[in-house]
Amino acid sequence: MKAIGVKGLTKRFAVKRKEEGLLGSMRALVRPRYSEKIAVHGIDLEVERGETLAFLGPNGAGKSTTIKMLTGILHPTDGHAEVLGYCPWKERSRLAYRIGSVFGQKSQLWYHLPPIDSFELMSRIYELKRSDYLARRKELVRSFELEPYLNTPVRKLSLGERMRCEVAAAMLHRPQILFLDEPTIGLDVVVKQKIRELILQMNREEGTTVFLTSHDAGDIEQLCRRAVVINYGQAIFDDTVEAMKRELLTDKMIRLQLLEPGQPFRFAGAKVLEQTDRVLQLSVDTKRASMEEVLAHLVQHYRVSDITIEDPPMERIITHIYERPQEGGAS
Ligand SMILES: Nc1ncnc2c1ncn2[C@@H]1O[C@H](COP(=O)(O)OP(=O)(O)OP(=O)(O)O)[C@@H](O)[C@H]1O
Repeated sequence: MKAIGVKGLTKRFAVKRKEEGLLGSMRALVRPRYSEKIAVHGIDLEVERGETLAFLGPNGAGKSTTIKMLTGILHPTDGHAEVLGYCPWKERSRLAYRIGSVFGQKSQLWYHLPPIDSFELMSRIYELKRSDYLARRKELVRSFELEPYLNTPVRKLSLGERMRCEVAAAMLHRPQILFLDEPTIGLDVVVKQKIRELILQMNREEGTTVFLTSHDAGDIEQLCRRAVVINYGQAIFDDTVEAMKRELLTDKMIRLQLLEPGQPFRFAGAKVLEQTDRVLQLSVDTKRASMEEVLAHLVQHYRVSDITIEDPPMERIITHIYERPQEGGAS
């Protein structure tokens, strides 16, 4: 069943043109001139219920603008979207009962209130049955380990503590879709990991659809099965995260721990990244050299105590997608 359907979704902003000099500034005050900025350029997208989607793109690609349209915060200039059967910008309040959102850069909790008061207010806003709310709150407080912070005003919490409360708050009303815009930005690895686990658990146990934007490779790899990459407001890649890695990740890294110094390494299709008496690190272009042959060559010519094979980091793959020549698509 479809969770999100988007057709030709477009957002153009009118941006005031800055005119030079004092006279220009005064003229702009009286008669401002505008130019057009295309933030989202006719996106088509379908997301099934229960999917975990990474919505990726470089800075300014139009990710947040798309999320804002899908959650009803912004009206599009053109195009159509349906989220759980609702038109987000026309039926925003009805949709709000069924979706949750987390904006890593912006708190949704009341800044001067402790999280427990925000939860309480939200339970009223979402008209939750008292017993359901209390049971859900108990479950989230336990999973996110929120007990020590529940009664501290949000302004006094650390970023990691606050973000755990933010995600818990977004889950309070058991939303069918979670929109996550950079949910782990600025967090340490332990908190990141915790948040990812809980989001995944919710996807697994409650079938929650996850729509994520993130620049964090770990978020993408651990949370999402599908990746859509947009650039200049248009989708330029749509496949599984696995396929994205397989297709674009044609080089592998091999790191050898050596028992004794070896000869200088040479093999067509493999590049030395580091070679010392005890370490040999290589990057293998698997389109030019088979891993089997490279490994056979290594064990034949070197005395190896340990070997690790790794994929390059996700950032490299995404950068690679942005840098691929595109057909059209410019703002
Ligand atoms: N209110 C606005 N008025 C004018 N231009 C805007 C407005 N909001 C966004 N834009 C522009 O639209 C483009 C897309 O912005 P958006 O915030 O959607 O990008 P993003 O992909 O989320 O980027 P980032 O990864 O940096 O968060 C940018 O060029 C931005 O400057």
